[in-house]
Amino acid sequence: MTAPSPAPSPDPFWSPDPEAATTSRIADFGRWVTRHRGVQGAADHTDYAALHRWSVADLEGFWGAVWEYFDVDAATPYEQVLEVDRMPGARWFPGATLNYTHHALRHLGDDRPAIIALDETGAGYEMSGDRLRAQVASVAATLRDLGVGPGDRVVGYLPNTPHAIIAFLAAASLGAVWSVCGQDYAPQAAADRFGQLEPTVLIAGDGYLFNGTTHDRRDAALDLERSLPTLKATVLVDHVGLPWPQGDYPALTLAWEDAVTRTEQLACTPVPFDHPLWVVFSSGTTGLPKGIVHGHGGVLLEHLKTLGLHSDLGPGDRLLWYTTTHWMMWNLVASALLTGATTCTYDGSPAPLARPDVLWDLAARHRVTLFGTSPQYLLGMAKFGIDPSAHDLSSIRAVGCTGSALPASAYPWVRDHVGERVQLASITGGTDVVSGFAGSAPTTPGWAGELSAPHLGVALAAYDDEGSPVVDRVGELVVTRPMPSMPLYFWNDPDGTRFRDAYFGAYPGVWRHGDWITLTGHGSVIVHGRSDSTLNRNGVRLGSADIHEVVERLPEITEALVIGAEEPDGGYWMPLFVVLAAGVALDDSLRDRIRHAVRTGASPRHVPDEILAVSGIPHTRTGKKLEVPVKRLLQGAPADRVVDPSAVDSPELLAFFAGLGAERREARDGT
Ligand SMILES: CC(=O)CC(=O)O
Repeated sequence: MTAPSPAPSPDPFWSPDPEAATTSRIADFGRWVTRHRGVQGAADHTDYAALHRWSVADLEGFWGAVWEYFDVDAATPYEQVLEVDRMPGARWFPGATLNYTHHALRHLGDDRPAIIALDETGAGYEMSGDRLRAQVASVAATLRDLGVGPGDRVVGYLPNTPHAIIAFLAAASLGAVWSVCGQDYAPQAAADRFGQLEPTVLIAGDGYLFNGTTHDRRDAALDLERSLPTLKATVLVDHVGLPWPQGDYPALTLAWEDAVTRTEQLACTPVPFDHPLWVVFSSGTTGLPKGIVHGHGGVLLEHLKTLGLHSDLGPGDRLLWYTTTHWMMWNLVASALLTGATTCTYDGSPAPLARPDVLWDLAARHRVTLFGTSPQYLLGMAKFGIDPSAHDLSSIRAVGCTGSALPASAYPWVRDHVGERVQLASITGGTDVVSGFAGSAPTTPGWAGELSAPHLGVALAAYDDEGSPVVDRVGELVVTRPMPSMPLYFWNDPDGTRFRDAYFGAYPGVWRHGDWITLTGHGSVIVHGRSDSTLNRNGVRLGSADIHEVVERLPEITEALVIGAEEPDGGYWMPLFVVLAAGVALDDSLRDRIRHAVRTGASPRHVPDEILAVSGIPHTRTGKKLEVPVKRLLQGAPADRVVDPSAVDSPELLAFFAGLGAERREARDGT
C-alpha cells in the first residue's frame, strides 16, 4: 500500500531542554563513542541522526560499544560481535557467557528501593535491593531443589506484583526459561501457552484486583495446574489474602512464603549469549499462540540501550509503566533493574471507577520519573476530563506511551495536564523484539503525532509493495539488519518454518513487522496501525484465534470473525461478526452468551465492542479467513485495492463489509 501520508509538520512540538539533553546518558554515550571509537559527529548530541546512521552502518561497532559502555560483566568474553550478519540466522557475541539476573541485581543500592509494589487502592510498599536479592536467592534455591536446571521451564500465572519479577529472576539465575501469563486469562488460554512449554514448576497467584473487585483465581490456578502434566511442583502465592484449599493438588505444592524466606547465597549460572531467557506469546489468526524465545545476551544489550539510552534510566530514576504480565512491557519494566533504576509493579485497573487518577497519584507520591502508559489511557483521561495536574507531578520528566498509534491530540494534553517540559515519548516495537523500533531520546525533538526517530541500532525502513524504501509515504515497517533481541526461534518450530514465515516471507532477508508506517523527511516515524490482523486492545495484542475458538464452540454460531480497526480519531473498534446456525436469531440473550463465553474462555479484554450477524465469512481459496482485507474494508479502503476477488471463496460477501466501512466513514465525516 502506498497511499499518500499526512503532510509532515515542520516545527517540533517539543524541543529538548539543552541542559537535560547535554547531561543525558545518550549524549554521554555519543561523546564516549567519539572518544573511544573515533566516530565522527556522534559527540554532537543535537545531531541524533548522525549517531543513528553510524549505529546501523556499523552494527559491530555499535553493539560492541553498548557492551563496553554499560560494562557488561561476562563470565567468558566474546570472540566477535556479529559472527553471522544475516536474517534470519544472525549470530551475536559467540563465546560470551553471562547471566541476565546477575546484571539485574548488580546495581541495587542501599539508598533506593529496587521495586515499589503498587495497586489500584493507592497502597504501596518498597522492596529494598537487599530484600530483592535475598528473595531471588531463596526462590532460586527452592527451584533448584525441585530439580529445575538450565533449559527447564518455570511458568507464572500471576498479576503484576513483585512475585513475578522475583520468580523470573530466580528462574533466569539458574538458566531456566521463564514465561508468565496474567490471571485475567482463563485457565484454558493460559494452558494453550504453557502446555506447549512442558513446564517443571508453576507459580500461581490467588487472585488480582481490578476495578474495585478482588478476583479469586484459586480455582483457575488449580485448573491450570491440572492441565500441565509435566509439573513437578506448584508454588502458591498469597497475594490478595485468599486461603488456598488444602488437599488434592496433582503436583507437590509449596507456599510462596516458604519458597522466599530461606537464607541462601545467589550464584547465577553463566549461560551462552543466546541461551533462552524467556518465552513470550503472540497470538496469530490460527492455531495455538506462538512462543517467541529471546536470549539472555540479546535482551540484556537491547534493554540497556532502550532503557539506558533512549529512556535515560539509571540509579535514582523510578519507572511506573502500566502493564499486565503477559504484555512485553512487563519484560521491559522488569529490565529497568538492569540500569539501576527502581521499577514499579501495579496490580489493578489503570483507571478504576473509584479513583480514575490513581496512577497519577501514585506517580506523584512515589516520585516517579518516567510514567508509561498507552494511547487509550491518555485519550480516556482527556475524554473524561481527568486532570492529573491536581497532583504534584514535578518528578516526571517523560511520559512513555506505546501499544498503538498515538494521535496528535495527546501531545497538547500532556503538555497542559502533566507538564510543559515533560517529553511525550511514544514508542513502537513489539513482543517479537521485546523492545522498540522507533521512539525518542532526551536529545530528540518531538512532533505531535509522530515518533521522533528510529532507535539506535535499528535499520528501520518503510517499504512499498515492490520492496523499495519510501519516504513521506505509507509503507510496511521493515528492519533491514539484525537486532540482537530478535527471536532466537519459535517454540516447537524445529525447522524454523513458522519463524521464517512470520517475518521473512514478504521480503527475503528483511524483517517485516506487520505495521504501516511513514518515515518522514525530517527523520520522524508515523505509525498507522497493524498491516496484519493482530488485535490490539488498549495496548495489549490479542489473537483473533482466541476469540474465534471460544465463539465457534457455541452451538448457535457456525463461524466467527473478529476485527480490530484503528480509526482516524485514534479510536479502536473491535466488532465480532457471527454466522448463525439455521433458525437462530441474534438477540440480546445470545449476545450476552457470546460475551460471557469470550470473557470466561479468553479474558475480559477479548470481549468485542459490537456483535453483528452476517450471512457468511469470506476466506481465501485455501480456507483462511480474510482478516486483513476485511479490516481494510471496514477502515474505508476501496474493495479493488484490498483483495483480488478471484482469490476469495465467496467474493460477494465483501460488499457487506465495504458498505459497513463506507457507512462508518460517512457517520464520522458527517457526509
Ligand atoms: C513497544 C511496543 O511496541 C509495545 C507493543 O505495542 O506491543
